[in-house]
Amino acid sequence: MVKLDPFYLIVESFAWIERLVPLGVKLVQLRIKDKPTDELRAEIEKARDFCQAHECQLVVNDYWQLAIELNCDFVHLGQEDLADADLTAIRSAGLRIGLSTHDHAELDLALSHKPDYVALGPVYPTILKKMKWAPQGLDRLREWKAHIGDVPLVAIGGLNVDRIKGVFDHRADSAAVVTDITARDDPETRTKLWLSATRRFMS
Ligand SMILES: Cc1ncc(COP(=O)(O)OP(=O)(O)O)c(N)n1
Ligand SMILES: Cc1nc(C(=O)O)sc1CCOP(=O)(O)O
Ligand SMILES: [Mg+2]
Repeated sequence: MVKLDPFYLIVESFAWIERLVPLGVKLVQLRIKDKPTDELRAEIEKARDFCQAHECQLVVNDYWQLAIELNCDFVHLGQEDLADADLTAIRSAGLRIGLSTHDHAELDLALSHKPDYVALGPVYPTILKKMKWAPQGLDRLREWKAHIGDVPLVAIGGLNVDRIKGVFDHRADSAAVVTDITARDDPETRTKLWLSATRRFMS
């Protein structure tokens, strides 16, 4: 079973990776929306090389064909992405797969694909994107973990430094974050705070 770093940073460009990964980030997702394929390819390629040089695990969101083409080793897919994704091709290329879940039906479907991690969200309200699910609350994390056993559990949605302890106390293995870092005036200082606040939850 894959071991996930407790701090899971999610960013929308290579520029963010170049800026924050050298601070000590060991798990980062490149989540780019609405860019032409050649730009996506260039961003993923730069992220792959930079993360490799910094011993940081890169997860490519959505673009599984590009992740295969560019020899990346981890993709994240949502339930809508799953409908179009060729999981056999992804696995045959040696990539690991993280899957989103928001309710029991999605969890059952996700587990049927034997994911390398399961994400549950939104744990708290998020301002990043419009979601059709109400915030799940912390107890849901415990419930998910009891169901998924050894599969690592990622908590996502509305997390901030003050909420870190709660998600790990409720059995998350990793805490994913976007705006508590990228929307701050000083993302570097916030990243360092996240790094120090999550270290003690490293398993
Ligand atoms: C770690 C993690 N969890 C959930 C998501 C959301 O994925 P998805 O539902 O496919 O939505 P988009 O991020 O693609 O808008 C994620 N990206 N990462
Ligand atoms: C991209 C995403 N997926 C979610 C899910 O629940 O599947 S919540 C979310 C947004 C996470 O951003 P922030 O840390 O700014 O709330
Ligand atoms: Mg997606």
